[in-house]
Amino acid sequence: MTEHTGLKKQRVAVLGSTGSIGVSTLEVIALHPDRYEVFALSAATQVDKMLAQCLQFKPTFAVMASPEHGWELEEKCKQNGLLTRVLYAPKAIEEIAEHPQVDTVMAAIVGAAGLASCLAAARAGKRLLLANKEALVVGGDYFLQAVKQGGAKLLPIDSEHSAVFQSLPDDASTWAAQIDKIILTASGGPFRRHDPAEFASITPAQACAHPNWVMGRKISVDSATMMNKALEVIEARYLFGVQSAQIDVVIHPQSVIHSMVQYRDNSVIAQLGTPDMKVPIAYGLAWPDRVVSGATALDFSCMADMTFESIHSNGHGERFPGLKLAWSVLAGAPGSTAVLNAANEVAVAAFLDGRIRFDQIHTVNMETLNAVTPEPPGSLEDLLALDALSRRAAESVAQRLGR
Ligand SMILES: NC(=O)C1=CN([C@@H]2O[C@H](COP(=O)(O)OP(=O)(O)OC[C@H]3O[C@@H](n4cnc5c(N)ncnc54)[C@H](OP(=O)(O)O)[C@@H]3O)[C@@H](O)[C@H]2O)C=CC1
Ligand SMILES: CC(=O)[C@@H](O)[C@H](O)COP(=O)(O)O
Ligand SMILES: [Mn+2]
Repeated sequence: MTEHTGLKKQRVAVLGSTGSIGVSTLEVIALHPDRYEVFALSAATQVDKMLAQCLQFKPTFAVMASPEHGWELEEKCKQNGLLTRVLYAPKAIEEIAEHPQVDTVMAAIVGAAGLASCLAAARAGKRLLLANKEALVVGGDYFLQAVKQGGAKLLPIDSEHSAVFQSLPDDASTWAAQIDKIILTASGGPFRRHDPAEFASITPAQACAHPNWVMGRKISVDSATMMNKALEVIEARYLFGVQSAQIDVVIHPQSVIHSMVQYRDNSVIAQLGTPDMKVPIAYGLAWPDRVVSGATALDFSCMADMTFESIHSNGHGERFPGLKLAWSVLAGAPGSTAVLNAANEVAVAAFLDGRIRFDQIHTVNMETLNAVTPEPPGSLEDLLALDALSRRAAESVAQRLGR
């Protein structure tokens, strides 16, 4: 860390900087030049957006996931007189995640592609801001071990998990004795009132139109199937060390309450706010402090309703069959959460490519879980091999179903 006007400046690496979370992170950082300095950025394909970010934040390193995109960025950086060093290939993302000059890593790559860099940051003892929920769903206990061994500080960015974290006592050793349950709120997505008989004709554009949040395409489709909530139940199990039976989901269409903790005495503590990821991002960056986030404040006088629906009512069980898979994979063989994640990533990509129907996402997930028996993963290589095996199984289901 560098000393600056009495404050210790955090040097930040933003992984997935061109995505929805990456851009919001840079917006928060830009509000606090005295506290944060962008040391490194990483992206996959959006070269011009990355160039604009490099021009604004002048990072020491910029990483693109492939040589082709890296060469293009390198050339454009030179033309613009930038001193930023351009690196490429997935290994380079790990290198910046564990770089000795980095204090904080924002993990905002989408999918299991972010696992290795999360583990690198964890092992190197960074403040690890976890938006990339799939990495924890795949890595599970192995991920937590890396955090422990590296002495990293793992802070949730996912809005629900940030809300839970903000609703818990500071002393984590008291959680087990005090928590009755964690209640994750779910918006119900764009199809909360949709007739399940019409799910077959849902288009990618409809599935990506989330009622409350503007997000990347993959997580938007997950919200529409409620697989996002299934991933979040698994994420909560690992982040907060509770039993899966202690995690509940309630539908709250307004997304004002971001989640809650119910204590042994039946007192419930919740965190509220406008649906804007800059709030949890600012909290993760500044924790245990709080800083201006740039989000708009809630206006209770304009709030018409806060409503709630059971996930077991209104046909939601039939509408969102994937949600219950969270509890079944958590009860299954070690590695089952990685199988489900891989299947879902393949299924969502196939749906977005127009290769399978919306309602077939669940079929791919179920058939892949039935086809793959995981061996307990004990290393990153094991996890990547299980991920690859599950993807192959899911691809073959998707191809068979495909139009
Ligand atoms: N968006 C949100 O509000 C929320 C998101 N999250 C989680 O945060 C993560 C990011 O989501 P979101 O920002 O919406 O996603 P986006 O799709 O908007 O952004 C993904 C980012 O990851 C990069 N990327 C994609 N594939 C690879 C790869 N193989 N290797 C390296 N980088 C890659 C993209 O680069 P490029 O664009 O250059 O191709 C982009 O920078 C997800 O895990 C999501 O579940 C959690 C809570 C809320
Ligand atoms: C912003 C965020 O954290 C998303 O995960 C969001 O919660 C999606 O909303 P639903 O999955 O509840 O529709
Ligand atoms: Mn969320």
